Amino acid sequence: MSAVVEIEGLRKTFHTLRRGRQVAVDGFDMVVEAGQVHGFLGPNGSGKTTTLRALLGLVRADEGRMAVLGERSPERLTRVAGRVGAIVESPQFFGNFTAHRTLGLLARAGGVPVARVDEVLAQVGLRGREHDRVRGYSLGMKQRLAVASALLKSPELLILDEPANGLDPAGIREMRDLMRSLADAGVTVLVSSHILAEIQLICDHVTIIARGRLVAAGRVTEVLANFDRHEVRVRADDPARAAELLRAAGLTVVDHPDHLVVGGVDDDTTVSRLLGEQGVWLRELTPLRPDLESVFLELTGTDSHPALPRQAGGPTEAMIDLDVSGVDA
Ligand SMILES: Nc1ncnc2c1ncn2[C@@H]1O[C@H](COP(=O)(O)OP(=O)(O)OP(=O)(O)O)[C@@H](O)[C@H]1O
Repeated sequence: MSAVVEIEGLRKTFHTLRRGRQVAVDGFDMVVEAGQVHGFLGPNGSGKTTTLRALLGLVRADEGRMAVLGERSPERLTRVAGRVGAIVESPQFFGNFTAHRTLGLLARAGGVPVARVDEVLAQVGLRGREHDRVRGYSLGMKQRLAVASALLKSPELLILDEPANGLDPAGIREMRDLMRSLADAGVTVLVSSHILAEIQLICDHVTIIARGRLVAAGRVTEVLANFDRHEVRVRADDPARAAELLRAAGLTVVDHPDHLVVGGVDDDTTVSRLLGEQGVWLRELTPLRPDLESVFLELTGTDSHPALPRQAGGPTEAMIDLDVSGVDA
């Protein structure tokens, strides 16, 4: 494995007339290895876009060391720019142009063989609609067109900022499948989001940022495992007696109106055996595993509750911005 993105001690402060000095990124570190589908997660305003913009040389960092595909950024970014596709600003397309024409123009401008247009249209699932005008496209189709434009140069690294933003569930599913198929084709994907349920489904690794700082990083399974309190939900025919027996056995028990949450359970059969031996019968025994969303809420301080499993709600997040315009200080 080799790192395709390295960020160390990144710091970026903005100065605005209205709000004065604003620390957007505060000594942040991140490493993305080749072949990963890496989720970059954080609440709104936590510094994700600023980090990605700094990485791509679109905003000047105050401090820190960054490298993309082994080349120092932003100083030597031009050496690897042809191997990186990025969508970090909302792409604007001419509504009167078709996707085919749009991509053809971009291919010619970028010195990419025009034959590549049909390939990327197929990759993002726009074949069959490529001769329709972009103005008639759904948001999801426009976002897939944005991804197609980023894929023209066959990048090794694809960076997508909030690619699911504004998409409906079907659009999110399409975007997820697209990212997966890109990863299967060997593209390293770095995708930022503040919606966790989807990221949990597509990313193998994750970096979590809150208030400009790194709060967790690693394999999704490892980050989740760190928050696993080995809890089970228990319903029994005699809840009071069950709670008493489980506490006496050294387990933690939290009473809820219609169930108990029992912590420190390394083996689920311990609970059924303990209760059964004393004539208390189980109605339910459900392992509670933290999901990424609950971990995220706990880590980023956007939830006062510890990381308990939650029912993943309908995905609401979405996709993409391309581009490389406007460097600000
Ligand atoms: N150009 C700018 N001028 C002033 N402040 C800025 C600028 N860009 C970002 N900020 C501030 O920096 C902080 C981090 O913003 P950033 O857009 O990086 O967060 P984010 O995690 O991408 O959020 P979101 O999910 O809402 O896009 C915010 O407080 C934001 O208001």
